[in-house]
Amino acid sequence: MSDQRDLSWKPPEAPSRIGITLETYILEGMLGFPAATGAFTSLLNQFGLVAKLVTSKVRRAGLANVLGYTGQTNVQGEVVQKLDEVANETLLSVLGRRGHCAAVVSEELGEMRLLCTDPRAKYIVVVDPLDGSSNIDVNISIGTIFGVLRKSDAKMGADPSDFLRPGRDLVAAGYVLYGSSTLLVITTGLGGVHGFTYDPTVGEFFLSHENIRIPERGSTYSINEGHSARWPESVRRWNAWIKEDSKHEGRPYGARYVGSLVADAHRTLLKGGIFAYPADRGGQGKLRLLYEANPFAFIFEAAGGKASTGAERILDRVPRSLHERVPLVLGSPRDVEDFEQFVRGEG
Ligand SMILES: O=P(O)(O)OC[C@H]1O[C@](O)(COP(=O)(O)O)[C@@H](O)[C@@H]1O
Ligand SMILES: [Mg+2]
Ligand SMILES: [Mg+2]
Repeated sequence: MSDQRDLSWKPPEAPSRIGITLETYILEGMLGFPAATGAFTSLLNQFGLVAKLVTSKVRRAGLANVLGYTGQTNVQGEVVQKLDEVANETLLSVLGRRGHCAAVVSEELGEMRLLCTDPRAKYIVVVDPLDGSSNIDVNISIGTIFGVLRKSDAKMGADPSDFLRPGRDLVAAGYVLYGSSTLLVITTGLGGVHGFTYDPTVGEFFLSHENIRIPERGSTYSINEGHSARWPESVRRWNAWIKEDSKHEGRPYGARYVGSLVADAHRTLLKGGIFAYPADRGGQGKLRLLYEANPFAFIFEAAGGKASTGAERILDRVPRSLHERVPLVLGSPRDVEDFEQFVRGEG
């Protein structure tokens, strides 16, 4: 008797969870974190609330008197936009309410801000409340970037040394993109990277991008070429190489640059390719290690990508100060490796 088994049989695919709300996804542990207490799930859900509150301002920016400058200058020497301040205040008030977050380091605050001295507040947060500030007044995509660390020990409150730890110690990271729609992308590093789209008619974030994986290689590069005269020779040689006409090697790559890290990184995460903000010769770079580079490095690695200074893994870098700047290269593993090869002088 011939073997009639149906060899084409495949086990049913895990049902798609597209359409599940962010809250449910987090509460039911689908983000993949072992033995979560209510504190962690509640803290992650607070970022959803912050995103809803900030997006309501962003969507009406021209009407809600949140365009333009406050006249203040922040610790980075940058003029503070009204929306930077609104987003920062919104974050501090939401995170300060539930007692799960002991302290915050924010781009808009010179020092660490203590939120809760209760030793049961186990987590601390790093945040760029409003990213892409130069694009606010011209209605181009902007964002919010966040990362969560566990306090090193169950003490009262927190101190700056709790924040000066390598990015690999993060327990969650994410960003909100205020673009044509509002999207919140989040990961704990364990259960994949997932995107949730905000439906303002319902007031909920719904799963729209499940288990984001970055392609091995892309076809676009993203860098502010206006700075090329200040770049190290190796970066200039990489930039020339990526634009060479070599069809069989998939070059030249297309150039894409929004000037908002969240927008440029998001596109690179979904489509592949490379984003780079290198240091000027002898410089440190522009982007901040704690609340810009580390959260994105954590997200990109969880999605199969790479994040480097050009020479070392971002997540292994031990910060020396709260607002330390770092060269940042994010992208598809093959594309970041090409960049690193040039930095090593092998390109
Ligand atoms: O104008 P440049 O030099 O290209 O810098 C753009 C970069 O600066 C930033 O706007 C800095 O972030 P903030 O807006 O949060 O200060 C990034 O979003 C962006 O990638
Ligand atoms: Mg920023
Ligand atoms: Mg900012």
